Amino acid sequence: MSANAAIEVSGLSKQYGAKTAVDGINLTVERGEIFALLGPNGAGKTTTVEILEGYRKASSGDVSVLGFDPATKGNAAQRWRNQIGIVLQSTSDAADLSVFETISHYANYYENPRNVEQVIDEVGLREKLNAKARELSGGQRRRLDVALGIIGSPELLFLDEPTTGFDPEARRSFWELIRTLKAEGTTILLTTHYLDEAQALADRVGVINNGKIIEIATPQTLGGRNHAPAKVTWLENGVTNEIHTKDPTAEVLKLSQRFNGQIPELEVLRPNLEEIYLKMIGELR
Ligand SMILES: Nc1ncnc2c1ncn2[C@@H]1O[C@H](COP(=O)(O)OP(=O)(O)OP(=O)(O)O)[C@@H](O)[C@H]1O
Repeated sequence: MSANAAIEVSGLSKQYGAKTAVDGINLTVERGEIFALLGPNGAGKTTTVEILEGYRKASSGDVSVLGFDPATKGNAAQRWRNQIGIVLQSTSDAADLSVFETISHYANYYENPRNVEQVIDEVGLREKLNAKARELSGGQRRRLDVALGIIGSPELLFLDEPTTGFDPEARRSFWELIRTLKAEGTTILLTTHYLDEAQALADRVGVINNGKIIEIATPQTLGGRNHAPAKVTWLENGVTNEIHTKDPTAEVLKLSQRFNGQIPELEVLRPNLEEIYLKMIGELR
């Protein structure tokens, strides 16, 4: 085990009857890293994450989370649980408590909780402080889930599709919160279907399909993205021209000479993470 790893997984598999949901995964998440697990519906993300959280039992393989086997029970497991924060994919049943009461109640479970008032501001629930949890909208409920995930000052935070149901503004402020947590040294394992979210937050992404890891890379280099041809477009004689080139700088220089300066409506585009990801997944089907 690497001294700096927060999560180490080797040969992890999970069978549900005849169905192999996770098929021999190897994965290391370094301390302080934000790692995003991407993959289509049913790829095995939640199963993997819930094994790491200790909620499901692996069929085979070795798993170490903060130096601990999540399948272990007893007092040691309780201490370990104090060091991790979890935002599950499905929200738990909303109680009759207010937002403030719910977060305060959870804060009591931890040795070193974050400041309740600060967390309420960080997740943007100040206006709903006294609202009952069951009266919140879907997106507000999700924010409360995030608040409960971070209230214990976790060393390691699991976020399973955390921003589903968030409006664009709430998503941006959530990203800011995640960056703050990272700056404080929190390790984060995130699953998301939003490729822009992975691009904005993740140090590395892992693509999983049919229970297998296809590639682990930075968002900038996944699927050879950094070497993919760029698309150069410009307007000429009322028509939009388009070329694909590995050397857009040379093309732009040539065009600039031809136009003697300004190139009308020039755009240079490289494939974004979503395009690369969809291509990877598409080629596998
Ligand atoms: N408790 C279960 N019993 C039987 N099969 C299951 C169970 N949980 C998951 N599966 C199956 O295992 C596979 C992986 O499911 P999992 O929930 O891990 O996928 P996922 O990548 O998280 O998908 P999504 O993006 O839809 O959340 C799927 O084919 C699913 O139907």
